[in-house]
Amino acid sequence: MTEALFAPTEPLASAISTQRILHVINGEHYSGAERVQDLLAQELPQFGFDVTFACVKPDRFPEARVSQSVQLYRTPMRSRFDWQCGRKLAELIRQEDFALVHAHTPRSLMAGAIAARLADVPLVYHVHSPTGRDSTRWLQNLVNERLERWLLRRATRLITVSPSLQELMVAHGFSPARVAYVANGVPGVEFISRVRPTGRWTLGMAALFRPRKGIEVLLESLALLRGKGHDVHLRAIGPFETTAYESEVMGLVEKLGIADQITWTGFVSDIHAELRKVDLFVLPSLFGEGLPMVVLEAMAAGLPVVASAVEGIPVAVREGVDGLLVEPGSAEALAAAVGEIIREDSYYDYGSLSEQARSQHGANFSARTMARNVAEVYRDILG
Ligand SMILES: CC(=O)N[C@H]1[C@@H](OP(=O)(O)OP(=O)(O)OC[C@H]2O[C@@H](n3ccc(=O)[nH]c3=O)[C@H](O)[C@@H]2O)O[C@H](CO)[C@@H](O)[C@@H]1O
Ligand SMILES: O=P([O-])([O-])O[C@@H]1[C@@H](O)[C@H](O)[C@@H](O)[C@H](O)[C@@H]1O
Repeated sequence: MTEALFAPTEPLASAISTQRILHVINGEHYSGAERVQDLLAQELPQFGFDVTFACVKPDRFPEARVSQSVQLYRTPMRSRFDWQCGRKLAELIRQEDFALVHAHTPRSLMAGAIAARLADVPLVYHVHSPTGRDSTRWLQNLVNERLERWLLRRATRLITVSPSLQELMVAHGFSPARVAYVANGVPGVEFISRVRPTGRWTLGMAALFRPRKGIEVLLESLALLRGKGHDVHLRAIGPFETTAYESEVMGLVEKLGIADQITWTGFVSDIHAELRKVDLFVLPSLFGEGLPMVVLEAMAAGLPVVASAVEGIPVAVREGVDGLLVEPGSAEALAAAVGEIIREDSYYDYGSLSEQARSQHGANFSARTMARNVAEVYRDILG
């Protein structure tokens, strides 16, 4: 990017009567961690905290975010070891009187931890996924995990998005008192009455498509379902992480002969408009999840969910109540679970699965509750 370091994209808020928090974020995508950041920026002010963003990999997030009125600094790092960025952020913290730094993902932690140390303010770190198995790039995982552990020695508090990640961080040696679990949350959506389809079923998967999301497994299960006589179509919602991976996936689609069964939407800015076209949400993740925002968004929209039982997913999706859980990596198991719900003589009542999904979201996974719990962590630190 050619923007000058620390050039604000929006004017400063006119009156600041609350405590100011600097969120140091990556920003190359608009995916799960970014959705959390975007929602916190919108919801935290009602709990007494104003958010400003420092974006160390500015790309899609600055334009795609909903929180456009929130101040955002483009502060690109030249590499993940660019400690100069942290030094400049420390200057910003002193000038603008930020009370606390909240970093997300290892690269932004590098800048955020240095900045917090130099400016002598507390550091909070949001753990969105298990860094050691966050991607299929083993070297990046290893470097990021080591970097994260080293930088976190001085973090005041860690926030994990699932109980499994809380256990992981405690197993890594962080004292339980320093590790808070705050479930992810998403806003509620206008009620749509969901009716069990009589003919074709539209399955939906939404993601930043990358290998660990396991779309290959879903493609194979689509072929299996068609082989069993089911009329199923897939809406694949979202962008691919790389064009090389996209070609690989398209090769598999060709090989399976299922191109006519799939609509690829690319990146959409209105996820709910897409979810309205879907009857059953599917997430075949292989590993490395936290608590996927897409699962919560689907539940808020009253969609039953079939997903792999990895990391935080079983905390949201209750087997047989609002969806079904499957072992990761098995096309046969995924096809069988989808078949259980869509077959004409299904044991499951579609309307009840839909209602339960919506009430599970409302009771436990709202964006407001997520923000309130993050605000509690700040208050605990700042008094
Ligand atoms: C590598 C990494 O850090 N992964 C974590 C990341 O989620 P990850 O990036 O894996 O994806 P999620 O499923 O949580 O969220 C994707 C988000 O992108 C949005 N979307 C998707 C497609 C599209 O076209 N348009 C669009 O807006 C969805 O609406 C959703 O809000 O943060 C999540 C929330 O803490 C964690 O559970 C994941 O483990
Ligand atoms: O550049 P970087 O911060 O090491 O790497 C990033 C990961 O930390 C992050 O979890 C993931 O969402 C990004 O796609 C990217 O891979």
